This record gives sequence, structure tokens and C-alpha cells, in this order.
Amino acid sequence: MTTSPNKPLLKGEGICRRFGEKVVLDEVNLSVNRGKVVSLLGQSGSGKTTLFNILAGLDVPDAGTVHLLDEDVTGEPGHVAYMLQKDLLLRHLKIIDNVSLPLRLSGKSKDEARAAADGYFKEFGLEGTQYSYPGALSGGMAQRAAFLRTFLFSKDLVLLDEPFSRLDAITKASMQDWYLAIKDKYALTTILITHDIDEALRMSDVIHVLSPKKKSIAYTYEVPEGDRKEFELSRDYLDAKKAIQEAIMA
Ligand SMILES: Nc1ncnc2c1ncn2[C@@H]1O[C@H](COP(=O)(O)OP(=O)(O)OP(=O)(O)O)[C@@H](O)[C@H]1O
Repeated sequence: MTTSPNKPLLKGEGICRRFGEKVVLDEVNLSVNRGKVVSLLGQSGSGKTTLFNILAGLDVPDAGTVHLLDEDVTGEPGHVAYMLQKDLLLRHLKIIDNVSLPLRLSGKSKDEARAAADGYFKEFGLEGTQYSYPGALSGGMAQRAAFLRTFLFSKDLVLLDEPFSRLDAITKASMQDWYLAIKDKYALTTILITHDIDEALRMSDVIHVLSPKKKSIAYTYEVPEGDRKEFELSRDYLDAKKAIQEAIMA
């Protein structure tokens, strides 16, 4: 998919969603440019997953549209790769068969699918685990295997719902760095749901805070371009963290 860098790859406009009497999203607008990471933060129940499902085409909004470039994909699944925190590997399948599932679903034979997936094991830090079962993998490895499966759906738009929340702090930090490198290499565009402000600041280009009161985006922060490590040590980082925290609690 080729695009000009300034044109949003994904655009949600005027998105509204209610469950019974309860309005969860009211006129939400959000766009994601190619190669960027946009994070959604917000209190529990602020509608992050609801918005995520609508953007992924897994749910249909009551009003509003989702466009992938110029194509209206509202309510149509299959345009994005998504990975959920609880996106477990299937216990009874070897790792290679778990990760090559998308290729099987697209019609490849077992051997073809295995051969195509195998080439990525090294880069995803999974070399040697091909014929193991998921139970033998560490948390970080299992998550990378789940990532590889997401990646093999061959979509350049990736939606991640708290992908690192179950990992310990050190594994989490290395997974964040690893993901940033992979997404640069393969020009992935990412929407990330997280509860972790530091994670959002580390990984994102743009951070949106959803408010359950406003039922929409109440605050947006654009992470300055430039050296991330330098930013993490700056006064601006602390100010941004405070502003985001306040927006979440408002
Ligand atoms: N299928 C549904 N039927 C009824 N209510 C729903 C449904 N899905 C979500 N809701 C309600 O919509 C609101 C927003 O839920 P959502 O899961 O989008 O929030 P969230 O920000 O992702 O929360 P969390 O951080 O806890 O995952 C909640 O009040 C939830 O109970």
C-alpha cells in the first residue's frame, strides 16, 4: 500500500456508539498517519476497546465512518491486524503452526505456511522454538510469537491492545524497543491501547486521552520528534506525564 506520508492511513470520523441507553463514544474523530504510533489512554470504561473494535471493523458504530485511505471500511473486518493482551497462542499447536495460522487461513498448505513463517523466527527472537509448544516459552517469547502471528496477517496497520501489560518491567522495556525497531523496519502503522503513561510516551508519536465524561477525546499530546532517550530525561517529559495523568483523572 503506497501513500503520501501526510495522508492519514486510517481515519475515524464522527464515531458514535451506545450500548442500550449508555453512550460510550460521542463524535470521536481520530486519524493515524503512516508509520506512526498513536496511543489511546483513558480510565477503565472510557471506551478504548469500543473504539478499537470499531477501527478494526469488529463492531459497527451507530454513526460515523472509518476510512482506510479513501476506502470506507466501516464495520468491515480484515483490513487491520490486531493483537490483544489475551491473544493467547493455541496450546495444542507447535509455535510454527501457531504463527503460520494466518498463512494457512489465506490458503497456503501446511508446509508452505511453515516455510514462509520460518524465515522470521530469528528476527523475532524465536530461533529454535519452531517445534516447541507454547507452554515452553517465556512471557516475552510468547508475546513475540503472538506478534509474529499478527505480523503475518500482512497488514501494515496494527492495532495493539495492552500487548505488554503482562510482562515484567525489564522484558516490557526490551519488547517496547524491539517493537519500535520492527515497526520502523516494516513501516507499520500502529494504534496502541495502554494504561501505562510511560509506555505511551516511549512508544507514541501522538497520545489521545479518552474521557468517560466527554465520551470522546479530551486531550491530545504530540510527542516531540527527536531523540527519545533525551526526551525521557527532560523536564518536558515530566510535564507531559503530569498533563496526561490529569487528563485521565479529569
Ligand atoms: N457489548 C457491550 N454491551 C454493553 N456494554 C458494553 C459493551 N461493550 C462495552 N460496554 C460498556 O462500554 C463502556 C466502555 O467499555 P470499553 O471496554 O470500551 O472501555 P475501556 O476503556 O476499553 O475499558 P478498560 O480499560 O477497562 O478495558 C463500559 O461501560 C462497558 O461496560
